[in-house]
Amino acid sequence: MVGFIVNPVAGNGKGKRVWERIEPAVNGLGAVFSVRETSGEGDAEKLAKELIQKEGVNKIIAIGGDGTVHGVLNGIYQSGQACKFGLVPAGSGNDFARAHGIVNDPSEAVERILSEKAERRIDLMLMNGRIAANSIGAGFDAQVAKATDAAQYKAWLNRYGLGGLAYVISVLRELRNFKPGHLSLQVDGQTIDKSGVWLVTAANIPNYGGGMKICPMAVADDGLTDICVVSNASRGELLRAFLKIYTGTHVTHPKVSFFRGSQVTIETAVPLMVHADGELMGETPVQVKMLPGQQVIFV
Ligand SMILES: Nc1ncnc2c1ncn2[C@@H]1O[C@H](COP(=O)(O)OP(=O)(O)OP(=O)(O)O)[C@@H](O)[C@H]1O
Repeated sequence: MVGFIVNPVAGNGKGKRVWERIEPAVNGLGAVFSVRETSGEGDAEKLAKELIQKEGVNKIIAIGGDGTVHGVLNGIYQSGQACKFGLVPAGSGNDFARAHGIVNDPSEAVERILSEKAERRIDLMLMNGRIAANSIGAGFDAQVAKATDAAQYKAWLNRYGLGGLAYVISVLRELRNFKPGHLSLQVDGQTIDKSGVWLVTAANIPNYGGGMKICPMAVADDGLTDICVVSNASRGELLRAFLKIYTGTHVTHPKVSFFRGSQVTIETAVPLMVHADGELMGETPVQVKMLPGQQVIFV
């Protein structure tokens, strides 16, 4: 049985519009399905778990952005049961969709999922008991995620289909406020100490923040997370490195280092804000463990 989880406010109302557009076609297929609309924080997760445990759903199709993907995958994980996952992209950043080559056209996306055109088994990241599908970041990027969430300009830009630009504006604003600090990073038993750290990101896919290629070499089914650390950079250097993130050419920047592993601990001298898939998740310290091949997704 198929379950749809619709986030009506994703992409500032795109979630609702996309569902209204595809609903007649889904109805026309004559398949049995359940639909749930999210009403706020934590709801996608709760609804996914309920659909699986109470209604016997074994395929969930989310209509929303990365926050909705994050919620639904956590619900599937908590259900303790196998449930395949498909996404009809309707968010602002849509990084999960971009990384996995999920088509943008809603009708085509839903048709591909329902006909089980192609599937892929991907790794997930487990952080302090929760799942992340895209990335987990501490420091500047979490601060940016928080600012973007609260921003008026996100709604305005979404109206013009420029949701990704909201993150750029937040970066420029937060650059002035953030204070870099000390990081102790453990990657598969190896300890790396760095001072003046702006951000540390453990990624399962190359992109975040609406297309920034923070870890261009990240592969979602290699059982490993790619870690990017930006440290000891002046604000000007950070900005220059940041501009290169869109093409992934920051990898050769002297203030940027990369690591790769399956078990990671992030500890900082001063607690830093943490995000998982762009959703705020408290503060450091955090432990990240890869769950290889944990989830089947439709692409
Ligand atoms: N009915 C609702 N009203 C208000 N907020 C909601 C509702 N349903 C879900 N949410 C919130 O929506 C957020 C997730 O939105 P989502 O990430 O899917 O879209 P987005 O932010 O536009 O896109 P992206 O993450 O791809 O940039 C969650 O933080 C959740 O709490």
